[in-house]
Amino acid sequence: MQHLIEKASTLMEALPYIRRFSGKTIVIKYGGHAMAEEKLRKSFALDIILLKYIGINTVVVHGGGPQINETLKRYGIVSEFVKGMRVTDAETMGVVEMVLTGQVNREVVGLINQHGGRAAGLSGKDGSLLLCEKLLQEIRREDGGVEMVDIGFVGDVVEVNPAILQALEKGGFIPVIAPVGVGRDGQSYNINADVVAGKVAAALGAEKLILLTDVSGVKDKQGELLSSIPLADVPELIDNGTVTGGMIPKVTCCTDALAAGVKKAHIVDGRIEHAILLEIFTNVGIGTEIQA
Ligand SMILES: Nc1ncnc2c1ncn2[C@@H]1O[C@H](COP(=O)(O)OP(=O)(O)O)[C@@H](O)[C@H]1O
Ligand SMILES: CC(=O)N[C@@H](CCC(=O)OP(=O)(O)O)C(=O)O
Repeated sequence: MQHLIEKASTLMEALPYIRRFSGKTIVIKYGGHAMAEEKLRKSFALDIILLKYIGINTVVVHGGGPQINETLKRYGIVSEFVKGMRVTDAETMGVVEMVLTGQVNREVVGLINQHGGRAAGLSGKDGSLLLCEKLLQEIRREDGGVEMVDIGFVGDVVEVNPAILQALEKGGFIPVIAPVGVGRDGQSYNINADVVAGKVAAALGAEKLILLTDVSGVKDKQGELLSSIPLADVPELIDNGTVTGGMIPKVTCCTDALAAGVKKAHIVDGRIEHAILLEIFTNVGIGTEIQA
């Protein structure tokens, strides 16, 4: 009986959120680290399917950094990152595209479909979804000057063509996007998956962007969770070294998405079962919200 009362009160709490988000778009970034455990994979798939059932236009963007690292290591290719972006030469690009589109994308689509969903996989090349130019990464030198560094075939998304996503939505499918883009000349580009999620959310006018990761959220220098960060504070958190490495593209893509009209952006602990449902349908929310 207690169990039923708890279930009913959870449902009562969720109802206003179900009404609010039904018919709206939510973009979810599924991080490479959050894919590691069987029970988390299952809870992710069930959450995504439930969102779709209640009428939310659900779009998934997946990462795969750890899986790329593993394959590069097997091939004896050394890889390094500049401000959270993988330096990507032609050989690395071949491995990145193979792992993201040929392996991880298939696994995520399979996972959702195996649990009863209707997912369809694509990359930024399909329907020219993610049109890219070469990204030049801005680096602050020790003398305080700024330098633009060429980090290879890393894409700066200059155009999002969401028609293919709208076609999938019409057919009742859940799009699952691999973060590989295409240049006007057909060149493949490696794009950080958080950046893709932010760009897609902006292009679709999403209600919410959720980035699942392997930590509880953004932490301050003492390691305490920051449950909300005003958008204006983000540059300072990067400049003073509070936010580093893979967290840099996450916070910047949230600020860019909010500036482009996305209503809410969250960085959430993907190691918690049903993290997505907790974030969307409860009053507490979890992780860090970047506030517009
Ligand atoms: N201020 C910060 N708060 C939390 N994590 C941070 C912070 N600065 C850097 N990080 C690092 O960012 C990592 C998350 O980025 P990344 O490894 O790219 O995750 P994912 O694979 O989920 O995309 C964390 O594991 C942590 O090591
Ligand atoms: C340019 C760049 O860094 N691209 C990423 C793409 C995958 C990714 O973003 O995966 P996670 O979200 O799991 O980290 C990479 O090569 O690792």
